[in-house]
Amino acid sequence: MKSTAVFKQMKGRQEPITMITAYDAPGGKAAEKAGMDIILVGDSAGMVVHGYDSTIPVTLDDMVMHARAVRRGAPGTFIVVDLPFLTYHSSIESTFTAVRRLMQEGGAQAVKLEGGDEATTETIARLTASGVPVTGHIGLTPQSVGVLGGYKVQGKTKEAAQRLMEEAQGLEQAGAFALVLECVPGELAARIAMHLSIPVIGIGAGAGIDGQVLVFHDAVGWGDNFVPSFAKQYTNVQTQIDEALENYVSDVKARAFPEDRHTFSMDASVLNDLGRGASS
Ligand SMILES: Nc1nc(=O)c2c([nH]1)NC[C@@H]1CN(c3ccc(C(=O)N[C@@H](CCC(=O)O)C(=O)O)cc3)CN21
Ligand SMILES: CC(C)C(=O)C(=O)O
Ligand SMILES: [Mg+2]
Repeated sequence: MKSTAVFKQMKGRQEPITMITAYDAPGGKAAEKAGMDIILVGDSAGMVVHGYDSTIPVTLDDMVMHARAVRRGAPGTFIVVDLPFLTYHSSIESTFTAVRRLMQEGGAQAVKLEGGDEATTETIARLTASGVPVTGHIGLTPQSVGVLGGYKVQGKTKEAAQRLMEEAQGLEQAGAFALVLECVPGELAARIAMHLSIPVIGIGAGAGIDGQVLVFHDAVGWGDNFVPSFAKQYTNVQTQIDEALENYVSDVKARAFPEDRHTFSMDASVLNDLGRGASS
């Protein structure tokens, strides 16, 4: 399994870091098989798996369950798990409890927290000082969708861009081992990555950074959800699923399934005995 030190070395030798989300054992297994550097058990689970229209309803119990499943499927891959909405804001004690559960019960190597404000940066400093590897996440932070007013590109004005650069630096100083940058102009993301010694992993942040992350369901075209313009669909499994289920329905209606090869049988003698027994 790779380590936080390896990710920093990869940045040093300009080897791109690959990350994808996963929410269950088969997803984790597929990611590990493909040689993914890092798996993110993202709270995007709320949207692509649970059918919510934001990540706000996702609970700590949900994330623990997803993490455990992914860990079983990907025993040898570095796993980062999202701390869900409002589980790292009310007190440092409750933050530690949430992190402990994700690492001890979920099997996470690291956690990810959204935000680069002073309070979140201080929380990250406390966690890293206690031995918790932390990934930061700034730019579009979906848990703040209500305040941001929608899922929009961030850092387009001079003030917003400067704030993101300062937040990124603050997170590095707080001890974060990596930073996710979501939905920011490519030029700004590249500049942030250049000024940091920790790897910057982007989603909708262009190619000029240290790594990329995609949501599993976007990458494989699973589900009828909206797919952000920055995502690349490498295949479309939904059309295959739709076709398969339509064929199943029509097979059963036409009595074309199950066939003999899908059906168990028993010895004729047993059947004969059974017949006599039942009739006598
Ligand atoms: N399926 C999925 N993919 C994701 O990448 C993703 C999630 N869900 N859920 C959690 C967050 C939310 N994300 C989102 C969701 C929507 C947009 C979006 O509507 N983007 C517009 C650009 C808006 C603008 O122009 O300002 C787009 O066209 O991509 C972006 C990121 C990224 N994350
Ligand atoms: C989009 C990524 C970075 C994420 O936080 C998630 O999948 O929840
Ligand atoms: Mg997330």
